[in-house]
Amino acid sequence: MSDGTQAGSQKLKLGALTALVVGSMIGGGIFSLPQNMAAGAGAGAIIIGWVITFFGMLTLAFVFQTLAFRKPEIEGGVYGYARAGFGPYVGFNSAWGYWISAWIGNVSYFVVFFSALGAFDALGFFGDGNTMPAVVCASILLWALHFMVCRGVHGAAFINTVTTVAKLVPLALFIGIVIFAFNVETFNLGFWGSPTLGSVVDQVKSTMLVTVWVFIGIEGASMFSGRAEKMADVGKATVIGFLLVMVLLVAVSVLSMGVLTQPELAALKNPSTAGVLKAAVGDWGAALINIGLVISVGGALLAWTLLAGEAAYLAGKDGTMPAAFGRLNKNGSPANALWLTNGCIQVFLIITLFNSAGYLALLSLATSMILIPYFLCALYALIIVLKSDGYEAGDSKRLKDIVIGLVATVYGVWLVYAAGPKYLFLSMILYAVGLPFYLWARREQKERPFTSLEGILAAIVLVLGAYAAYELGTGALSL
Ligand SMILES: NC(=[NH2+])NCCC[C@H](N)C(=O)O
Repeated sequence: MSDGTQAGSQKLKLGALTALVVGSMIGGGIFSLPQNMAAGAGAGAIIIGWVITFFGMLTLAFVFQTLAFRKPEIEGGVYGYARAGFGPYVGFNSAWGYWISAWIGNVSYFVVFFSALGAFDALGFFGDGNTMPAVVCASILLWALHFMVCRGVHGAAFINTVTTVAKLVPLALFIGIVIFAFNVETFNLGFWGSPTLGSVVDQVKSTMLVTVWVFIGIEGASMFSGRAEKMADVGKATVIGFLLVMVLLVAVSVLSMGVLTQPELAALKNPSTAGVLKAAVGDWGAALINIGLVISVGGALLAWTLLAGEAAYLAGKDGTMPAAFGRLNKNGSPANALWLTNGCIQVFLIITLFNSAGYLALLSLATSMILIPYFLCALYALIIVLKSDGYEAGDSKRLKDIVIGLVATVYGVWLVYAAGPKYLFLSMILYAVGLPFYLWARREQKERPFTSLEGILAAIVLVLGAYAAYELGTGALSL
């Protein structure tokens, strides 16, 4: 973290950076993957979905690598690039969207965390993680974490390395066991799905939000590029982390389809890896996974509390967001940013209670919020290489970078399309709410709020947001 806040001031080496990437990517997503993927797709479509994701995410990882290398002076990771490329209003929205995605993701973590603990409570207090007792306990955990982080978590990078290793153990066991339980006939049954699932393209589309969700965090090393010992390590850590996580994800989702059939998987309670392992080895398998999830999500909750705080803090510090968020307390923690972040989580936890919004709805919203920031990074990488900005004349890497930027940009567009309009539309409400914060920041900077193009963009966001809010109010739209 910049300024040596929170995690002390030692510089991060390759190992720690890789742990950061892997640690922020592996949270709750992978543990629910079998159900989430099978909910709308058969094995064939799931494999196609992973192939698309492999190329798309690999190029996105390369985009972060290229940007770290070509634009080392840009701080703030994801939103810093959007701002450099597309001006302050778009930059603000990228920071805002990223930040909201980070904390809504944490709301989903709380839900799935208590859903996993629910497996051990015989009275069913925690249910699917959004019952009254679950929300009360989640709130207590939230504020405990808040005060811990506000006091300054020195050695957070170290804690992260430990939890990252700890969460790999149950996953490795899962894969090892499921390989033995794998049954080719089960796998082949309904390979191309059933009529209820629709066409193969529809099935593939249905998997796209989930595949992005499980890769969120791939930008983890970029976010902390200011603290890396060597800039080249940021890119290396991103690509190593990507490959490692990719193998785990594909193994977990594809192997599960050889243990239970698609309709059986689709009906599992999340974390669904527990149900798969239970089918393979009995009750202890489910217990193992539920414990693994609690450790994994616990670690990821800490990592994402720091990331969300860091995102708002960096944006506040450079004037993209109001300066108040850029202030550190005496322990070197961005206390204001953390209060705002965790306050928002608290409000959303209460909303999940009344809306009974489950894990899947929350992660879909969190993922939709990050699509635009990711897309803007890809587009920016494409633009700088096309303009030869940051490249020497005759740089032999240019052609490669053009292809990477192009594929990543196309992937970004495809994701927005595949994710479907619903969550994107809902996310406009949250982008519209950001407007006053933007105006506040511009005022502090004594800058004109908008160019005319930015003004038009803001108006569109406002209209769409208001309309979505209206539909949400009438019940025409729900989480
Ligand atoms: N709290 C968050 N914003 N988490 C986003 C990262 C999600 C992570 N890839 C997972 O599968 O769990």
